[in-house]
Amino acid sequence: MPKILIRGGNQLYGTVRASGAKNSVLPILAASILPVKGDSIIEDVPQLTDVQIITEVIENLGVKVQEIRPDALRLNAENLHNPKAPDELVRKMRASFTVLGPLLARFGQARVALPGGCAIGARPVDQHLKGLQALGAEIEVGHGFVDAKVPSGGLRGSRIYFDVNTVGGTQNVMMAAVLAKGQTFIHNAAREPEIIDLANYLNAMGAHVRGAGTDVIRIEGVDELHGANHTVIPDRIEVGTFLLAAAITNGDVYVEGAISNHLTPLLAKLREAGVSVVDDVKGIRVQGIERTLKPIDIKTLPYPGFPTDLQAQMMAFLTVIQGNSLVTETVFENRFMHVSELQRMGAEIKVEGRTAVVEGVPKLTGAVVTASDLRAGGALITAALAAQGVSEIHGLHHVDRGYVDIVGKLRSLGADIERDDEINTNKRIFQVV
Ligand SMILES: CC(=O)N[C@H]1[C@@H](OP(=O)(O)OP(=O)(O)OC[C@H]2O[C@@H](n3ccc(=O)[nH]c3=O)[C@H](O)[C@@H]2O)O[C@H](CO)[C@@H](O)[C@@H]1O
Ligand SMILES: C=C(OP(=O)(O)O)C(=O)O
Repeated sequence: MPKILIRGGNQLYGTVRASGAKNSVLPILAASILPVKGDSIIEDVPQLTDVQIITEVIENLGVKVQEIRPDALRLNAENLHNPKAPDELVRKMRASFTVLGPLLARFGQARVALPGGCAIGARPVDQHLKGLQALGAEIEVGHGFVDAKVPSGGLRGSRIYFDVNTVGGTQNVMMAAVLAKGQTFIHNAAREPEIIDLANYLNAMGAHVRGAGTDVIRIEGVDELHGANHTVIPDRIEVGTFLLAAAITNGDVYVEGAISNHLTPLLAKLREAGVSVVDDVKGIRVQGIERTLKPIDIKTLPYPGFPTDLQAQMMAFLTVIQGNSLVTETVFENRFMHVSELQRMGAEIKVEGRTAVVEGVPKLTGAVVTASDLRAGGALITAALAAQGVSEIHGLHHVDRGYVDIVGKLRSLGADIERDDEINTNKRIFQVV
């Protein structure tokens, strides 16, 4: 089995560039189904297995995808022909469920497999379906599939109130509402930067989406969309992982391209712990200093709260700060799978319900550990960079979903890290046409 080997203890130094955001590019590639004419060019596409999967999904539906550079794709949906998303691919990756909204808008019908849960929680899609039904879609759920169709007359703008703050649900409804007749108001909408990025791409294609980034999104439907050029925002979770890796090794790392406004809660919490963080218009720097760090409490929340996708990596950092820190997870019901692996490395953590009590230890020790999900992988790598001795990290298929060449990037910062499989992490995942 492939694994990453890390000999901990090196302080990280230097500059690393942020990749495009996984959680932005996935819905953006789903949205590329929408335009009836013209090419879209999407820049800063991260080379990730999740991106490969969504690319295969949209190609299967009839979108023509060409790689024009390793991180840029040209997309054309003029010959879209298939309203049924391939279920083996949808099952592989939850985010492919966001093709449901655009497929409905473009075809008037869609069949998409239910994405199911994953290691971090049950992750239902009831709010996605409620939102699409409010726009007039008739939806049947059965045998593991969602079958949806639009009655004659098409989708109609509506007022939608989400009972749960949902990123994917907000995206699915936005992508359907842009082609609905009349106005749609999405109340209690998700406010993540990735929602704004999607709105910007939709608007560049001719849509009228206003209020993205606030909790009420207003959409005026248009008759059709055209292709457009768009550059994906930097990945705030990758950035956060590098900042935490710098902090845990007491290193000095500048993450180029990082947008500090997207990471306000992380930067505030790092500063509260005593870490020196400097941000400017081009990036964010964590600067190692001789200072005893303080324990802190964090609670995950929808944006602009502390991101659940950085909870595990933050916990790894807290394991070596003397005193007790509390980590409360409120977004997903089962996102503490990394705890037992961090314990293997010598961390002292007790889980009580949705809160983990982390009692800092002077040193972690290298161990053989397995990532149960993507950010658990980020946490184990973060911990291993500071641990005494060698750690062996398994479960790399999770890591490859969301971190572009993490081994190469950390090595460039001075980490003693290698990957022992045949995979060339820089390999091109798209066909050059
Ligand atoms: C590809 C992508 O962008 N993934 C992100 C997205 O996932 P995703 O869009 O799946 O997450 P949601 O925001 O929808 O989920 C938030 C919470 O709402 C619940 N829920 C969601 C939808 C629904 O119909 N019913 C319901 O109860 C979920 O189970 C979860 O407890 O946002 C999460 C929360 O920031 C992040 O961790 C993921 O990295
Ligand atoms: C949970 C995550 O992603 P997904 O929603 O794609 O599973 C993540 O990026 O941490």
